[in-house]
Amino acid sequence: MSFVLLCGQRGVRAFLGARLLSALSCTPDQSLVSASCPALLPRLSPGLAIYPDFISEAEEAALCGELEPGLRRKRYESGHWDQAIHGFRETERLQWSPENASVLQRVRDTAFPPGEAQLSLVHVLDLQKEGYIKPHVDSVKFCGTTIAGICLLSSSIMRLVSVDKPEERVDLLLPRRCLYVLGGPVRYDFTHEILRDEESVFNGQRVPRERRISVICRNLPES
Ligand SMILES: O=C(O)CCC(=O)C(=O)O
Ligand SMILES: [Fe+2]
Ligand SMILES: [Mn+2]
Repeated sequence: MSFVLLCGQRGVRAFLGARLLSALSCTPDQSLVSASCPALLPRLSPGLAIYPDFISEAEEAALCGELEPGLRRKRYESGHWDQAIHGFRETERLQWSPENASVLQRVRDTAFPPGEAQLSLVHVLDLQKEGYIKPHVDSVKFCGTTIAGICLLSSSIMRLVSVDKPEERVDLLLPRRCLYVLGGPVRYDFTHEILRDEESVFNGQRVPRERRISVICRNLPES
């Protein structure tokens, strides 16, 4: 069962606000969300959003250009059996070129209300082609209500599964250069994962997974 992009949902409209809605390229046939049951979508839409083409090709290249030298010095970690992420290297970054800083400011302005306390360090996760992220809920100790990530170099599928009812499942198609925002019920009540290349199929359509870099902003936990 698939759905038109979340901009059809009133909750998301409220979340996005008028200015951001106009930035959304939503066309009726563009479907980025596929849910195991139709009733899930209205429940999840407050706080969940995908913005296709949030960054331009030039902005993607500039971000990769700034990140690549530091990443190249690290090795991909294959991961312990119990670790959430396989085939990855990661870093956190505070200082950015003015061009990249303005892209990150756009992410923050889009994902968080004005004045929200945010982690100043941006999390950068580089998944190799064979890499993937197993289901997990981000630690409530280190991350607040909202996770906002831009996706560089590859499209991918993010799967959300209800912690209490595993039959409740939503796949998000995250196109290369999109911004996704996980807030509201999906932040705490659903695990999120990034599927490996072999499993990367959305509504019957293969979505080849290449190397993927995500650049993630988070807000701070309360207190
Ligand atoms: O790569 C992503 O988009 C998500 C990463 C993630 O889930 C995490 O670092 O906790
Ligand atoms: Fe996560
Ligand atoms: Mn993490």
